[in-house]
Amino acid sequence: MSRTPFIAGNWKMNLDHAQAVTLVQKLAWTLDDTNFDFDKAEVVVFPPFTDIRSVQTLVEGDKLKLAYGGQDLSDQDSGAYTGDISGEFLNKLGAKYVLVGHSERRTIHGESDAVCAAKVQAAYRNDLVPVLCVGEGLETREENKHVEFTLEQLRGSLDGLSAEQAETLVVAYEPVWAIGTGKVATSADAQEMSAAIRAEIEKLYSADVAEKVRILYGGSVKAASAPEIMGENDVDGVLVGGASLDASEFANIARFDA
Ligand SMILES: O=C(CO)COP(=O)(O)O
Repeated sequence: MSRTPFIAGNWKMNLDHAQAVTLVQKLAWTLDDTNFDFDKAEVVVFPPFTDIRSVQTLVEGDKLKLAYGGQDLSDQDSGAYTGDISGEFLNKLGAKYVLVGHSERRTIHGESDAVCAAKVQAAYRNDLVPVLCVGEGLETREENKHVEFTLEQLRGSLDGLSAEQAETLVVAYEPVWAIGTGKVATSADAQEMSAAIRAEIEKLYSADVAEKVRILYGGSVKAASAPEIMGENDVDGVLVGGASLDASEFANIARFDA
């Protein structure tokens, strides 16, 4: 596979800055102990904003090969936006990636596709690679409208994105019904949607762009389920919630092909 696998841990609103340091240290040791080859897969953590400076200090101080990113960003770069965090700030802290449109942002904070599209642009303006999250709820899946729904979200959230920007994009398919529920979509479900997303990107841009975009699956991924999911042709990585809070479980997910 020409696309480098992307193993991401979304900590959500868990772990303070001191706990973050402990987890990142343990993760780095665990991967080192098993001679993990960082050229074979990118390992990325998404801590809460208040942890990022501590994670940066550790990663830079110990020259760890882990990358990190923000869980969200403002669509604005600075100004009177109380409580928001600018992509500029994340970039300054050495963040490489940023999640955009996670289902918890879309539902709890009512983020629309248009808001997500503006955030994707804010990410690129600040040299951050967006990890755009899309995915349907249970009702949509039961009505068998999941592909149509997710592709519409994708198109809406990519509005205004150039082909050049799209080349580095990461998309995460996270069916809402599989998040934190223990219900994992089957690897065939993950492949079906990833292939549909890739075909849509080809339609919007080109086969060349579609070949480069990395597509992740997220929703109750564990070390036991990761290898099968990662074995699917169009799945290039996983976005892990709960299991990423346990260093050895997350390290084992990263070692999916060991
Ligand atoms: O939302 C997720 C990652 O962004 C998935 O969370 P869980 O792995 O806890 O289901």
